[in-house]
Amino acid sequence: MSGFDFNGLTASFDGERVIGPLSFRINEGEHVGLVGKSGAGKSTLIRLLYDRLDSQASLVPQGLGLVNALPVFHNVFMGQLDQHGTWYNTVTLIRPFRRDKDAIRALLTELGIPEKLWIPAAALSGGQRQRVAIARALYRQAPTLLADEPISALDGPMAQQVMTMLTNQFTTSIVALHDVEMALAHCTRIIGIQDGQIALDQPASELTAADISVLY
Ligand SMILES: Nc1ncnc2c1ncn2[C@@H]1O[C@H](COP(=O)(O)OP(=O)(O)OP(=O)(O)O)[C@@H](O)[C@H]1O
Repeated sequence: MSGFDFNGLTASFDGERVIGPLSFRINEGEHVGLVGKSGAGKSTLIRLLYDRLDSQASLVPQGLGLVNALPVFHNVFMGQLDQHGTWYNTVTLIRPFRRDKDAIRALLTELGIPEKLWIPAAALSGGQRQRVAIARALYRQAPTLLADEPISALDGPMAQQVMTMLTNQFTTSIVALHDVEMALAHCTRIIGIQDGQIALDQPASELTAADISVLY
């Protein structure tokens, strides 16, 4: 089975090691929940993995990376920017094509914000902004997802729905989650990070929330 082998992952800030060295394998088809307390190194690890996977992955960064001045449509369209030529992207900036409008409107409908299609990202709430970043990742249609706390600003039912959408669409995913119950419900494998090292790595089906609480 194909997948990804990560070897010798390290990260340091100001000469201080905050990650690794870490080596592990992610198999195709796995949905990995990355858990651990604040400052453990989850965001840094997600960034390292994204660098290694290059354009093979869709990314939902913690900061979301939206362009405030642009409407929601264009922020979502950015997920496919590198899949089109300059001419197509320039025309889309001024007069988007129907097929893209229809596809992005359908995604926003699933995410409960279809009426925001032409609203600038600056005018959205935190939860709406998070859903736009999720739509951008889904629109990219990469086989692999890397996401850093993608549901932190969503209410219970929407958070559940988004996790279901993400695990249904992406063949493989690695998602940093502070909600341990959500990780157990939607992921197949849990990797626990403590002080930049892997302190736990087990199938979700073999774990309870209490098993994970030792990391906190
Ligand atoms: N740009 C930076 N400069 C200096 N130190 C940093 C920087 N980014 C992260 N760190 C440090 O690296 C360590 C890991 O941070 P990271 O953001 O990866 O943790 P995290 O597990 O994602 O935390 P959280 O759950 O709060 O987002 C922390 O000690 C943090 O202070």
